[in-house]
Amino acid sequence: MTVRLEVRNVSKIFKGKTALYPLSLTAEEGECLVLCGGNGAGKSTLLHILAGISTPGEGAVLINQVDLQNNRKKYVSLIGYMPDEFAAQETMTVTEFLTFYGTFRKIAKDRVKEVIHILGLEEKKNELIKNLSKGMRQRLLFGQAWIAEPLVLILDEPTNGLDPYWINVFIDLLKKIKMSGTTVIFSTHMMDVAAEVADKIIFMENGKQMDTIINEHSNTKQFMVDLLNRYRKKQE
Ligand SMILES: Nc1ncnc2c1ncn2[C@@H]1O[C@H](COP(=O)(O)OP(=O)(O)OP(=O)(O)O)[C@@H](O)[C@H]1O
Repeated sequence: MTVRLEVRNVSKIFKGKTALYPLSLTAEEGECLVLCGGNGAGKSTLLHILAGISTPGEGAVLINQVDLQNNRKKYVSLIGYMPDEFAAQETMTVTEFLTFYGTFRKIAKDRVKEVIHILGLEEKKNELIKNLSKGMRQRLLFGQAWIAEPLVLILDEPTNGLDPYWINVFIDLLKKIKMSGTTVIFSTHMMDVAAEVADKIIFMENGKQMDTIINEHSNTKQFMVDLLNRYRKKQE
């Protein structure tokens, strides 16, 4: 397999305080990397850099050898990014919002309808975003990131606010998305979600990459128990 995403010694300092120490990682086609770690560990800081919305102090990010700093336009066309909350566009309807994002990426004619269907938002398709529940907003935000089927999906706490039914739908969907060759990187505090879909779990703490665990997907329950134990030890 060829390397799809490459992060080389990326770091970030805010007002003299290091939020992210030099961090390197790679992800292959169809691979899923999950970032775990406590509040303030640096997960969102790293995802913001990968999404091109924050400039690293040092280091480089590449997708299929396309360097974010040297060829931003091309790089951005290869990713889909789901932020951890809605910043604006609250006065658009569900359909308008997805059409807006899809139009940039020249998606197929029926793709908006398909995404609305898969994400269970048909009943709300003409509803304003500000009137959606938290979980519905999360599904819509995910839909906007995924609508053009990018090479790399970058998701910030995607299961936050989802009910158990939709967490399971999300897990199944991510497995299919991986099978199609998309590389996925996301942050979560849900160890069971990480255990189900991650190929590698990266533990972060105080801006540092503490540990990388390979998930063999052989015994998810046992893996989760081991994971929680390791995670607790890291927290001590
Ligand atoms: N814009 C900013 N200005 C100053 N400090 C920031 C900024 N953004 C993040 N930080 C700091 O960087 C550190 C890492 O924050 P980050 O949001 O990356 O953590 P996180 O792992 O995503 O946490 P959480 O699980 O709470 O979402 C924190 O100490 C945070 O206060």
